[in-house]
Amino acid sequence: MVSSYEQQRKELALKLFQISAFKFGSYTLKSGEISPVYFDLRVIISHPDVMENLTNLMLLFIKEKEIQCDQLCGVPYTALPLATLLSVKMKQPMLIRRKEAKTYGTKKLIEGKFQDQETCLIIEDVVTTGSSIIETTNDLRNENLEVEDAIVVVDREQGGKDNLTKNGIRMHSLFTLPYFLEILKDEGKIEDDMIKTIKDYISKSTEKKEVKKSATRLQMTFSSRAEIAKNEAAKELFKIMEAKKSNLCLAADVTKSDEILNLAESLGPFICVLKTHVDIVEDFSENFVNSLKALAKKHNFMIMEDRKFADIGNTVALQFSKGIYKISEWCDLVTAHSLPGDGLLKGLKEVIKNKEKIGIFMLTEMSSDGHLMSQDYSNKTMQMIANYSDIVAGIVAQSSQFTENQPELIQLTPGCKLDETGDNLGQKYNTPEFLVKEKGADIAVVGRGIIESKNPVEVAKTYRERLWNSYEERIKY
Ligand SMILES: O=c1ccn([C@@H]2O[C@H](COP(=O)(O)O)[C@@H](O)[C@H]2O)c(=O)[nH]1
Repeated sequence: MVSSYEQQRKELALKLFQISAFKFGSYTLKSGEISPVYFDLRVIISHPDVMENLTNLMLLFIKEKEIQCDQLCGVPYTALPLATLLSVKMKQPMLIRRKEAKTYGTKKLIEGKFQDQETCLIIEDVVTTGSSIIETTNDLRNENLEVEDAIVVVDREQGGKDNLTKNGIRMHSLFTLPYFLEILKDEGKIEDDMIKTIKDYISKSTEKKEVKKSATRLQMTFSSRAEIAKNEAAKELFKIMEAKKSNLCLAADVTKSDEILNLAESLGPFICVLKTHVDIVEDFSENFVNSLKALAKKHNFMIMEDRKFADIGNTVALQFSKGIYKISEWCDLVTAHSLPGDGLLKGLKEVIKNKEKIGIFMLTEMSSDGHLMSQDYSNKTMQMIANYSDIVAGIVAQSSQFTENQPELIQLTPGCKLDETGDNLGQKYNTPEFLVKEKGADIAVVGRGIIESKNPVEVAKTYRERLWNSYEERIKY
């Protein structure tokens, strides 16, 4: 079986070369990089014999590696016919991922019948960085499908496998670029000079990717971070962000409960978190929190109470669960200072242990001018958090340094405005692009920039778009 597989693989490699599925010369890739080798597997649809041989080889491979799945999904477009043939031969259903959601009818991104937690095997033609597989995986995972394996026809061996591993996907390849070079060399179909040019090119581009590897959190997708989040509320928040394509938190700093509810109703579709300061609400009532919870459910956002607890453990436990506000009964997320020491976290944990999902955001730095949170204070806050990873969802910070190697934590960054002016009470603002790309914000908090604008809905849409685009640019490698 192994020798038949090897023989078929070699014959197919030569056939792919013969039909110009890969060529040598000078080509500009999707990333803008100039490459001496170019793969164009789209040509296979004109060669049914190659399609059949390729599918058979994939089948042998799947059997050999004992890869199990409930569904198949080809990355659009070249891998679609391969996934279709495999689906027929394996008698296994397949899914199709649309590149854009439909704007009418069901607005679905994934076509086909499936159930929660079913496993989906991804099929792709060529992998360079793995970004197309990651995009497809994100959309599948957003639909509660499990993605663990991807089979690709060609791995160019330029970092794609590592990127996929970081995103929890095992990549298996039928061919690699070095394999093609070897076979063509044996058959005398490629010059030594060309082999050297290609090898030099691969090692240079791999070196570049090694340098970029350091800032892991900033390059990871929210859905891959959902997989590794240790706090349940953080896990859910990452999923909401990815599903709604929003990393905008609205600071609903208004003093009447109706005003907050109106903001929640009109801006709810565009935000991932609505942040309250419940002690500024003049007409607080149980009805108000029930209505707010209902709107959070309707529009799929989380409620954060920006309480900034800062007292001994016993007191914060009481402040969190008792009094008029009974915060722990309605918030999903809450903020706290580390100033009093970890007794505060123990106190909050006592309350949280009886709840379903609550995440704490610890303040490491503030956005206001002249705050006293020194580098040492912030570092010690991070050390404190390390022992409470089950209840801490993230940090409130102004720089990416603290969570660079902790992608399971969410960085929430206040001080965001379309123009960069401050207020006259010490608040400092940055643009959405600067906050996400330079300061490492996962979520940006916007208050007055939206609620004091003439058209809060349109302005919120602008913030959401600019923040999300910045995140998408940030994760590109
Ligand atoms: O460092 C911090 C921590 C929290 N905040 C809160 O964010 C909003 C910002 O409102 P804007 O109107 O956008 O200035 C507000 O609720 C603060 O309490 C912060 O600004 N800085």
